[in-house]
Parts: sequence; C-alpha cells; structure tokens
Amino acid sequence: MTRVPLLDIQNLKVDFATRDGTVHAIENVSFQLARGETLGLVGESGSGKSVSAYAVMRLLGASARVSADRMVSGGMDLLTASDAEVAGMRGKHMTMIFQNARSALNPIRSIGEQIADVLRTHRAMPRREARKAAVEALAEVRIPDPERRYHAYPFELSGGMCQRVMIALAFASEPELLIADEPTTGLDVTTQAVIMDLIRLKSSQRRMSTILITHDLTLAAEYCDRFAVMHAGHIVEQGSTADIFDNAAHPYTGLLMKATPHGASSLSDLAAIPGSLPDLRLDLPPCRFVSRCPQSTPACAAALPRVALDANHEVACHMPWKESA
Ligand SMILES: Nc1ncnc2c1ncn2[C@@H]1O[C@H](COP(=O)(O)OP(=O)(O)OP(=O)(O)O)[C@@H](O)[C@H]1O
Repeated sequence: MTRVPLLDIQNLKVDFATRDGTVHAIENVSFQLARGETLGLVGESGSGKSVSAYAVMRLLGASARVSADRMVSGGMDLLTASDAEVAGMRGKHMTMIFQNARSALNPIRSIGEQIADVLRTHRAMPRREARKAAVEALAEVRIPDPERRYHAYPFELSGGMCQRVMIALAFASEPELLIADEPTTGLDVTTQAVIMDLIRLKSSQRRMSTILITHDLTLAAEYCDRFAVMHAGHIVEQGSTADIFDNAAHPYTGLLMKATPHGASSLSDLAAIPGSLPDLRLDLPPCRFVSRCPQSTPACAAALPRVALDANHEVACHMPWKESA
C-alpha cells in the first residue's frame, strides 16, 4: 500500500510581475513530504526556498502568479481551495516560523497571551489551562523566568527571544506541517540544539512533518531525513541525507558539498561557487546552472531531465556529477 504524503507538490511555478519585468522565481518544483519526515531545503540566497514555502502557505502577495499541476496538503487542494479555507488551515494544520520573528508577532499583546490565544482557539483549552500551558511552552523553548515573561511584549525582548516565542507559538497549535525558515538563526549553539531537538521530538511524537529551510548544512544534516537542493528556482537534486552528502549527483550539489568539507557549516561561509545566480527576469535556458557548470556540454541546452537514480534520489541534470570530474 502506498502511503499518501502529507504534502504533494508537482511542477510548482511562481512568477512575479515587477516594474522591471517578470521574475521567473520558481519553475518545475516538485516534492513530497511524508508524515513525520523532515526535509531540508537548501541552496544559495535567492534560490527560491522562501518563495516555495510561501506558495505552500498561500502567503505570496498579489504580484505573484502561482500555478502547479498539483499542490495538496493534508487532503486540501491548495490550488482550488478558497482563501478562507486556506486561512483556516494556516496556524492549525500548517504553520510557519518566519525569518523575522519580531515582525511576525503581535506587538500589542503579551507573548504569553499570544500563545494562550492559540491554545484556546486551536486546542479548545479553557482560559486557566491555556495560561498554564503557555508558561510551559515558554519554558520548553528556554525562555528564562517564563511566569514573569508571560506578560512581556515583543518589543521588550531580544531578537533571539522573539525567535523562541515564535517557535513556541508554532508548536502550540500542534501543526501537522511545520515550515521553519532559518528557525535558529541568531540563537546560540545550545539553544539551537534545544530547538532542533524539540522539532525532532514533535516529529516523532506527533508525526509532524517539517520543511527546514536553512543555510546551515551541518545542522541540517543532523536533523533532516531528506534534502532538496535548489538553484535559481529549480530543485536540482533531491534525495536522502546520505545521497546528498555522500553521493551528490548534480554538479551544483557536488560543489556545495565539496565547499563545506571541514566545518564551514554555513552556505554564506562557503568558498564561492563560480559565477552567480542568473537574472531571473531574463529568458532562461532549460538548465539555469549551465553558465556556472564545470561539466556542461552542448547536450545541456535540451529540456531539463528528471533522472531517477534510485527510488528516492532524483537529479535534474544531463551530466550527473562524477567524483573524478
Ligand atoms: N515579491 C517579489 N517580487 C519579485 N521577486 C521576488 C519577490 N519575492 C522573491 N523574489 C525573487 O525570487 C527569487 C527567490 O527568492 P527567495 O526569497 O525564495 O530566495 P531564498 O532561497 O529563500 O533566499 P534566502 O536564503 O536569502 O532567503 C529571488 O530572485 C527573489 O529576488
């Protein structure tokens, strides 16, 4: 029996209409996420990780044109569902931890009340119980003195504290799908581990599925079951953590991994990968990596293939990476 994935995206495409032309931000993005699975979404800045996430959450603005062959989450067809239906799913079935936590919090409500509100709305907790659980939720993400901090407003907290509150808020609704966009940026290493361990715990206890968007490959390797590597709006390779880190098949993945051999864990710390992302407003070739690729041949001008290397390992390349190249 095949298991129905929690999230199923086929050929997602996102264009933005701008004054300077159409930005072809995402093209042919396809991936599935099983229940309880953690997928790492990695790639250089501007590769389309956040746009993919926002498309799933239906949070892209009016300038975005979104299309797909399929986009289903938790049984809901995100292509045909009304805004009200998707809004009903957000925060309950699927929730997102944003990069800029402070601006995602309500500035005029105390952090404890914000968490208690979620517990009362989504988990129907009585007021007193929600208050107690909110204090516990703050403690769980290592907010010191949570009883007192319950009454604090976001402006009274540091960026790192706001980040933790945001994470507590995300967990409060017990989502089936968590999209975490750089969830631990700005946190010290110990707190990073606490947060990531919490995500792992929720995944195993409640089979929560997670998309982890990150520049931190070392962290991601420790916590993700599978990876999708993005370059210039395409998923160039996806596979298990071992496939990606030990058997990278796309030249771009190979360069990413080669550039992080000795603890340079962040993509921003990497030895530069030659060239830069193409201008997404231009007419783009089928392979958007071709101008940077050390292995390109005339064959690369043909339509981009999706080569299945095994059941879970797929690469969009005519010339899959060879270690000797
Ligand atoms: N509202 C928008 N209008 C026009 N272009 C946009 C818009 N939002 C994103 N883009 C473009 O889409 C592309 C993908 O951006 P995205 O934010 O998804 O990258 P990312 O991989 O998440 O980068 P980072 O790691 O820096 O967050 C970029 O070229 C970006 O400039």
